[in-house]
Amino acid sequence: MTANPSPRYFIGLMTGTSLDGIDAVLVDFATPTPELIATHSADMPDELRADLMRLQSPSDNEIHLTHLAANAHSRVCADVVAHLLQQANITAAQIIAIGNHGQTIRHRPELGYTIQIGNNAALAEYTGITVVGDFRSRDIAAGGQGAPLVPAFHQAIFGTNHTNRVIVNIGGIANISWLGQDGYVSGFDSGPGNVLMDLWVQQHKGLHYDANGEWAASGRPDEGLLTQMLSDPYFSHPAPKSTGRDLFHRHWLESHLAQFNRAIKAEDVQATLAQLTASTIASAINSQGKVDEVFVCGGGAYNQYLMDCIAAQLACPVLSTANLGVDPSWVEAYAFAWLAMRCIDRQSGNLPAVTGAAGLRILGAIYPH
Ligand SMILES: Nc1ncnc2c1ncn2[C@@H]1O[C@H](COP(=O)(O)OP(=O)(O)OP(=O)(O)O)[C@@H](O)[C@H]1O
Ligand SMILES: CC(=O)N[C@H]1[C@@H]2OC[C@@H](O2)[C@@H](O)[C@@H]1O[C@H](C)C(=O)O
Repeated sequence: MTANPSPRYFIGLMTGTSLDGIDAVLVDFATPTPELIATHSADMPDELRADLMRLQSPSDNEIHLTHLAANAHSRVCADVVAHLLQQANITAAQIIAIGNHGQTIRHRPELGYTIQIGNNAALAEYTGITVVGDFRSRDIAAGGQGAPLVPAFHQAIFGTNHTNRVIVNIGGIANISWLGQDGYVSGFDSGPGNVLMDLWVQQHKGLHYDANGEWAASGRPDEGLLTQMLSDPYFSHPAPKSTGRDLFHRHWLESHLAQFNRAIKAEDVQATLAQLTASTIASAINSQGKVDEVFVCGGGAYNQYLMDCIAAQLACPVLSTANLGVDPSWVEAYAFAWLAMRCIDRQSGNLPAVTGAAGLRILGAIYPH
C-alpha cells in the first residue's frame, strides 16, 4: 500500500478586468489530479472599485493614488484569504504560497509593460504566507504579450488527446485556449467579453451587469452597428495579441455610437454588444481549425443569451466548464494557484506559442514568508 502524498496547498487570488470582486481558491497540487479544496468570493468594496476604475486611464497624482489603491487591495485580499482558510480549517503555515494576480490597471505590452497592482509585501505580512505576484512582466521582457497566461493551465487541467477542445474565458475581456488533440496549444484575447455590456447596462439601468442577458435578449442586434464595431483593427490583427480596458473602454463604445448616425434603442445596443462578444469569440475559435467541443468559464458562462449567441455560430456543443468538473467562477483563480506552484517549483508558466515570448520562462516575483 502506498501512503498518500503530503498535501501541497496553494491559494489563487483573482481580481479581473470586470472589477466585480475577488475570487479565491485553495488547491491541493499533491497529485497529478489537483483537488479544489475551498472557494470564496467577496464583492469589490464600492470605494475601491471606483478608485480602481479611475486608475484605468491617466489621471492627476496617479503614482500616489495607485499605491493607496494597491494597499487597500491587499487588505481586501488578506481578508479573503483569512475567510478561505477558516472555511477549509487549514492554517496559514500549511499553505506553500498565494498566487496573487493583482488588479490590472494598464496593459501595454507593445511599450514593454503591464501593471497589476496590489501590495504583495503587505499581503505576505498580513497573511504570514509566501506571495507570488507580477506574473506577466517576465513574459513581456522576453518579447511576449504577458497574456493570456491561462492556456498552459487549461492544457494541464482540461487537455485531452480525444478531441479538439476549446476553453473560452469570458470575463471583462474574453480569451480562448485551443487545446488540440495532438497536444498543440494556442490562444489569444478575442476582444471584449462583458466589459462593454457592463458599461452599457450600468449607464442605462444602474446595474453592474445584465443578469442572464435578459435585457440584451429583449432587444435586437443591429447589423450595421455590429459591422462597424467589427471594423476595429484589433479583431483582424493576427495573434499573438492581448487587450484590456486600455482599448475597450467607454470612449470606444461612445465613438462607435457617435459615428453610427442613426437612433438605436438602448436594448438593441445591448443585444449588439452581446453579438459583438459572441461573434468575435466564434471567429477566434473557427480561425484555429475544426473544433469538437467548447467549454466556457468566467462570468459570461452565466449569461444564457450570450451562450446561445455563441452556440448559434459554432457547429459543436458549447457548455460551461462545470461539465469538466470546475465551476466557471473559479477557473481563473485556480490558474493563479497553479502559476504560483509552477514558480515555486521553478517551472515555466508561459507558452511562447501563445504569448509570442522568445521562450519558456518562470513567471512571478516571490515575496517569501
Ligand atoms: N448571472 C450573470 N448573468 C450575466 N452576466 C454575468 C452573471 N454573472 C456574472 N456575469 C458577468 O461576468 C462578469 C464577471 O466575470 P469574471 O468574474 O469572470 O470577470 P473577471 O475575472 O473580472 O474578468 P477577466 O477574465 O477579464 O479578468 C460580470 O461583470 C458580468 O458581466
Ligand atoms: C492584462 C490582463 O490582465 N489580461 C487578462 C484580461 O482578462 C482576460 C484576458 O484579459 C486575459 O488576457 C488576461 O487574464 C487571463 C487570466 C490570462 O492571462 O490568461
